[in-house]
Amino acid sequence: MPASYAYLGPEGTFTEVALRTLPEAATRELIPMVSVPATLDAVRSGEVEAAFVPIENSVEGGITTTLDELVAGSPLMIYREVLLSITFALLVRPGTKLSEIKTVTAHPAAQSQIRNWMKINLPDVVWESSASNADGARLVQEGRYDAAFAGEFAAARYGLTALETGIHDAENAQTRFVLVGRPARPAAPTGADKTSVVIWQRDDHPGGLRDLLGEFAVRGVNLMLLQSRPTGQGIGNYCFAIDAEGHISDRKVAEALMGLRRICLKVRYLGSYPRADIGVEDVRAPLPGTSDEEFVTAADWVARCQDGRF
Ligand SMILES: O=C(O)C(=O)Cc1ccccc1
Repeated sequence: MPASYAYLGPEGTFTEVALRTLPEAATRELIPMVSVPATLDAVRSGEVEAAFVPIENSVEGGITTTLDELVAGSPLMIYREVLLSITFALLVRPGTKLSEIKTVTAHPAAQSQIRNWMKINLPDVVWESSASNADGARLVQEGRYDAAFAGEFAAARYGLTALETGIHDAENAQTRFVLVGRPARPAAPTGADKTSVVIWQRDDHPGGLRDLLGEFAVRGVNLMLLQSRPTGQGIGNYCFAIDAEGHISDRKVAEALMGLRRICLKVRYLGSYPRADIGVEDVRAPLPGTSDEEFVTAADWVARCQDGRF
């Protein structure tokens, strides 16, 4: 197995900064890729051991390219997540003044985090999307755009200067990144874990979504993300990406997934992995009747009833 991780590049992305916070990244070769699909393709083809990509933003929501890539194609699995607080710098070629900026670029997910700042400070400037924030900085270096919103750390890498730093519309904006690999046994539960799935409904009926959510609700499983994505098979045809609190080895999570498997057309398991937002000490206590012990006791009782030993 090649000891390398692919990540959304080029060098100087927030993705690279987030990846370098993982201790295991220090022992891997880190390979920048040009796009999220290219990053995930590298792990699908076996070229790299795992891929690191942005998946969710606290201001913009899901990073749709990443979700769509995980939903389709050969199955992949999330091994780890990282949260990174994000503020942007406005990077220009040395000497450029704010009043000279006519065009600006960044990753689409950056736009919702700097929109108000742009309205006030760069009202007539043309915005164009780039493959990543560092790629925007690279394009400014090449002279294709006048300015890029990117991490301040990208300035040195691309010979640019920061006209402004700390740009953010929302306080505490965070981006969530995931380390994705090929299907494997999930890491052992830590006590503060998350489970990700994608589900496709069997048919369209009143209360269909409530039925799906009910599988979690009745077992006391809290949800952390619900994102609908079009299946591409007609207007109104959606699948749902769901993050639930807990690990697939927790009885209540396993039973919720079994419930979904019974009532859905398809369920794609995307992994169980440690939460980056809180530690074990902050995990809420299970609702009455939903602890592992209570599930086991109830299952034993049914077995005894079936056996005539009640
Ligand atoms: O990692 C980057 O630099 C990216 O381009 C992805 C991204 C986009 C917006 C906020 C954080 C990360």
